[in-house]
Amino acid sequence: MNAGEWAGRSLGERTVDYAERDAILYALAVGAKAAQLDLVFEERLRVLPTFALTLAQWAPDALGSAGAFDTRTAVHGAQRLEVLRPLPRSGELAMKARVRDVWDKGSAAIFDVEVESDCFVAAWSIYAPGAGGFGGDRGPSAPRRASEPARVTVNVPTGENQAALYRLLGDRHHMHVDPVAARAAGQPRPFLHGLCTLAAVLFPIAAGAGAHPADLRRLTGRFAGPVFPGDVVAVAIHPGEAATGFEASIGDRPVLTGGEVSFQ
Ligand SMILES: C/C=C/C(=O)SCCNC(=O)CCNC(=O)[C@H](O)C(C)(C)COP(=O)(O)OP(=O)(O)OC[C@H]1O[C@@H](n2cnc3c(N)ncnc32)[C@H](O)[C@@H]1OP(=O)(O)O
Repeated sequence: MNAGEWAGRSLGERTVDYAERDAILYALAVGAKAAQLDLVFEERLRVLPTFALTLAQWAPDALGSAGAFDTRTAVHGAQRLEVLRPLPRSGELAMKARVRDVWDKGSAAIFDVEVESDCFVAAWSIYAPGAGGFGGDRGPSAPRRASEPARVTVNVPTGENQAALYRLLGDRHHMHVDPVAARAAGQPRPFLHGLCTLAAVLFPIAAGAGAHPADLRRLTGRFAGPVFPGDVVAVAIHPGEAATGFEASIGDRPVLTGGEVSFQ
């Protein structure tokens, strides 16, 4: 079966439950501070909307397990999230997923996996080297560059243990913890989950927009290069009318491009 034949396939439905403790651990794993009581203290808890993406990780994982791509070398290429309503502090979340599109980049295929629930709609772009060349459409190219100039650049430090901690929330791909698996994916050492980096950079962006990070409404971004635990990520923020644009780099190496976020 070639990669293009996965387009349109259902990945089924799943109900995932979680406790307040999981939402708090998630907030800490992506960089919430102990002083942010409404993210880390059950008496005041607001759940970060990006936590939903860890609950929905089963969907791209199901596609990999079904044999659509080589899970040792495929990486998370890009992410979209639209928040429809706040996540409850704990409970169950029913989701359904499908392969929305498969793009043929020649040397790679990109699988767009869409997950829907009452609380959010999200899409993962999985970049799968070696799975292209099936004669399909090339699909979208590079993301739009921010139209407004960067007003501020903020450094976001990542922690040496951040990937080891974040993986416990749901994404257990070995490349984030095992040096042998990281090398098989083409990297010199374990690298951070793209969704962890994306959630971490939202804190200064929300602060700059005068918003609470739990008030996230829409988010999109492309993972342009690996982030290694301990790296300091420089986030360039471009405030705009309807949305805030952003990109991030480590030195002169881009790691997040085409970022766009809006809050309620
Ligand atoms: C299971 C894993 C979970 C994770 O969380 S992994 C951690 C997070 N992800 C990462 O760290 C990945 C970081 N990104 C990269 O290392 C690179 O970035 C890629 C390996 C994904 C791609 O790099 P290259 O092979 O050099 O791509 P190109 O030759 O510049 O572009 C080939 C075509 O692919 C499109 N493309 C490139 N990068 C991405 C991306 N990240 N997401 C979606 N599409 C991408 C381009 O536009 C272009 O296509 P067009 O020629 O038609 O324009």
